[in-house]
Amino acid sequence: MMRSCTAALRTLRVLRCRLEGAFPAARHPVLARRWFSTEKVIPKDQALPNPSWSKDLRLLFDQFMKKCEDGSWERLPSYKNSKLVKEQLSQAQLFTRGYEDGLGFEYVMFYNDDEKRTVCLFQGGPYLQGVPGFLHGGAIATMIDATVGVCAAIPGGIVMTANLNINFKRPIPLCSVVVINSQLDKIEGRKLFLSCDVRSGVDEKILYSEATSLFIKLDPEKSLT
Ligand SMILES: CCCCCCCCCCCCCCCC(=O)SCCNC(=O)CCNC(=O)[C@H](O)C(C)(C)COP(=O)(O)OP(=O)(O)OC[C@H]1O[C@@H](n2cnc3c(N)ncnc32)[C@H](O)[C@@H]1OP(=O)(O)O
Repeated sequence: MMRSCTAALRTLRVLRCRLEGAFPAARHPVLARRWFSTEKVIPKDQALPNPSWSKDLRLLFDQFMKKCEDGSWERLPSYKNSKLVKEQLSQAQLFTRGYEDGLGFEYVMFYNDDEKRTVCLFQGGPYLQGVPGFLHGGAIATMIDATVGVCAAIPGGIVMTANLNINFKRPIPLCSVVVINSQLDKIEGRKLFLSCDVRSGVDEKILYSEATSLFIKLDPEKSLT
């Protein structure tokens, strides 16, 4: 009896280690509950105003919503991105959407199909600080990549960033609002070339950053690993 209990405990311990190795989230009590729960997750559209949005972000949002009325622009809901996420990773999400309201990346994107342009209205919160008082360059790069990524993915399908060049011209104050304006410049086979600039919100007077990027449409014949 004693021996079979010890063996059962050992088996349980081995199984737990294997589970934690395969799914690191299993080590985290909250994540483990979510990953292994059978509850259906209802996606929330995070590309809509919430109380953390500043007056400027709301103003720009309203202006773009007006532009959507004639159908030239379209607001992109945040949960549509989950189209690209495989079923077994249904708890995975774009990391920019993992923060509580106002602390990290607050943004909404709009797409213009005729002009092949994506505009992102972005307010970077206090958890994205680099040099005190200013946004971290990695956070800016992330939002540039996400904006040009959407601009490439809508016409191109499943694409990945192969190259991203950014010139940081002025530091972006934390919690301010910027407009990231990106466009598809050309397509050559599987290669999509895009450019983008980041300007101060509302007046667009300050040019904060400029970027160019190359996205590659994935070849279904090739493995990613
Ligand atoms: C309705 C709304 C729906 C919206 C829904 C949208 C949701 C969507 C949201 C996405 C928003 C987040 C956007 C994040 C995007 C990432 O964060 S992606 C992550 C970072 N990137 C990576 O990890 C990529 C790593 N690299 C790779 O896996 C591979 O190098 C690549 C990029 C897949 C290319 O590999 P490959 O398919 O084998 O291509 P390969 O044959 O080597 O090259 C093809 C051509 O490209 C050229 N090339 C390749 N790499 C380079 C390079 N770095 N420089 C110059 N040329 C290059 C080659 O020379 C070749 O040229 P040609 O000879 O044809 O003229």
